[in-house]
Amino acid sequence: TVIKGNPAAIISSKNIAVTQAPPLFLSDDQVLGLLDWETLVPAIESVIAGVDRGQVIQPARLVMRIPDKDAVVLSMPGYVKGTNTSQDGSPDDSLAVKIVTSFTRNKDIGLPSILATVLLYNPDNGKLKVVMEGTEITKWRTAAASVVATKHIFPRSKESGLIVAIMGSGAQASIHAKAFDANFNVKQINIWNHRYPGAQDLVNKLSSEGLKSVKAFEHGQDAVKEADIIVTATYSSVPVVKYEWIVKRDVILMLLEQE
Ligand SMILES: NC(=O)C1=CN([C@@H]2O[C@H](COP(=O)(O)OP(=O)(O)OC[C@H]3O[C@@H](n4cnc5c(N)ncnc54)[C@H](OP(=O)(O)O)[C@@H]3O)[C@@H](O)[C@H]2O)C=CC1
Ligand SMILES: O=C([O-])C1=[NH+]CCC1
Repeated sequence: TVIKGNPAAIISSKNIAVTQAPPLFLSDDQVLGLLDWETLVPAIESVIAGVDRGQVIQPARLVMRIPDKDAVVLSMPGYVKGTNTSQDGSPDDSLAVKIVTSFTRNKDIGLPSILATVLLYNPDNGKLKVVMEGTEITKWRTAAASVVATKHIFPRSKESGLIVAIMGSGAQASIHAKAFDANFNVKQINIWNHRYPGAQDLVNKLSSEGLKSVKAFEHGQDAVKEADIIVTATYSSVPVVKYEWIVKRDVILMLLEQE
């Protein structure tokens, strides 16, 4: 792939010479290179506030199930009315469609269960500007939304020494551990998975990437009993946390949807 110029500038530009060119393609690695919590968390915060202010058009997503394959395809168009002015003087509106596929058996072939593509358009004329692999941005965006929710609705989120329990050891478990570690004052992260080796593998991976005090738990009850923040990130069709396991009564529970 040849990228001429800075991808971030091309994504936000409405310059006609740029937008008349064939769409830019960004791979997941290239998108990953543009992501950081310092930019993403305020961006998600601002879009959520934009929904409240009527600056976002976001219809209910279209859900297509493929039962034979335990698969789901989600189609999610969105438009955000800009609040700032971009470099070329026009408002920084955004128009995009994200398509997510969820193939729960993908683990057997070494692919993520959730894969995504983002199509980004010129918001003034509908011309396709960028085709992005969207798996990384979807992963990060989901965890950033959990960070924003925790920041705004959990009164103790500013305290130090928080304990986070994460149920699951897949893509979302991993990115939530990183997101909470980066955005809050976390003392310990407890990981539980229905297969204990999965929890141990994730702990080893996160520890090798520099996260401190990450522990694997064999029993869900032990993982959540001291937790301040509990994240469930599994494909389980039954609850993985029981109310009576939660000892502290002022905790925040982030439930990732089960597709
Ligand atoms: N990835 C993303 O960007 C997003 C994901 N989500 C949702 O988050 C959830 C997790 O997704 P993700 O982390 O990507 O998926 P992964 O496939 O990466 O991880 C799935 C996790 O669920 C566990 N699991 C699978 N089946 C069961 C079961 N029957 N009982 C208990 N645990 C089970 C897996 O354990 P093991 O591997 O050991 O079987 C693994 O820990 C899903 O509901 C998904 O729809 C929501 C938004 C975005
Ligand atoms: O909102 C989203 O991007 C997703 N929801 C479930 C899987 C991905």
